[in-house]
Amino acid sequence: MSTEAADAAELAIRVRGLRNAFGEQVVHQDLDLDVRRGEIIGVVGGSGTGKSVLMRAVLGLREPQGGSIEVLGVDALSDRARASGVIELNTGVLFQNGALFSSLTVAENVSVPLKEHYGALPPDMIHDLAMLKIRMAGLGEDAGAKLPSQLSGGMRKRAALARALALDPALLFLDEPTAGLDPIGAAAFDDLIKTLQKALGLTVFLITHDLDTLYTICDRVAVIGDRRVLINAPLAEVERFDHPWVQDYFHGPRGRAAQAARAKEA
Ligand SMILES: Nc1ncnc2c1ncn2[C@@H]1O[C@H](COP(=O)(O)OP(=O)(O)OP(=O)(O)O)[C@@H](O)[C@H]1O
Repeated sequence: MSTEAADAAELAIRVRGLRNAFGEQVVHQDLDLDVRRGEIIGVVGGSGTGKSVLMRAVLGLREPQGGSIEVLGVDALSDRARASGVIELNTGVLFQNGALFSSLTVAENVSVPLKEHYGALPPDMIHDLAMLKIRMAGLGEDAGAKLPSQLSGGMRKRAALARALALDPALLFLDEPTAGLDPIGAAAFDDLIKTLQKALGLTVFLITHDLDTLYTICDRVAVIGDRRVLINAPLAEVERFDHPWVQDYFHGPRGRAAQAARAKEA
């Protein structure tokens, strides 16, 4: 297994010995994970293996039953980290369902975290910042005044991404960002993530079932299974990993199709 420990300073996220359980059901046991600064890590695993639970624990949205989590060098489980909101200030999250406020316009949605953390700024400056993020997410100016219900699924994802980028985070968490998009929309969204990662130096924690996303934009892939991280390595190494789920996933019909598409592009 190649989760060779990078220097602690190079790590954006460092998880050790994580345990998450719901009553009798143990979701994670002795789970270790390193995410390097500036990389896009794809987090994959069968349904119910605990990808979202892991993301929520790293974000401080749920209390694990054991282990340690460091985010950007800060002990994420400490009272100090919680009280200072340092992790919240440095992370942006795109949840699986987008989770926009339906009664607010896109610009108002993107302004919510700005108002919460930089409430002293004049309203027109907050609006300008929100519009900048909306453009960065690849939406036109006119999207700002629209309600989420007036947007297509792909545009809603972009609006949610604009909100995730509102505070200029160093770390971006994406939970199945291309789910529900058609292949062309999904590829365009992948391109956008890659472009933003390069331009802004973001570290991206990306939960996905989308093999095309893994092949096109991820630097490393972490596979969750048997309650832990089975392997965390570049894709070529993960593909060769001797585990039934990994072999089925990467060498089944969909995996072969994604590999063939990649080979054609290269
Ligand atoms: N709040 C909760 N209460 C009880 N059980 C939970 C809760 N949240 C998650 N679980 C359980 O934890 C397990 C992991 O859930 P999680 O949503 O993290 O899976 P996942 O890997 O993200 O799955 P998928 O790929 O289907 O989205 C599941 O069995 C789920 O039922």
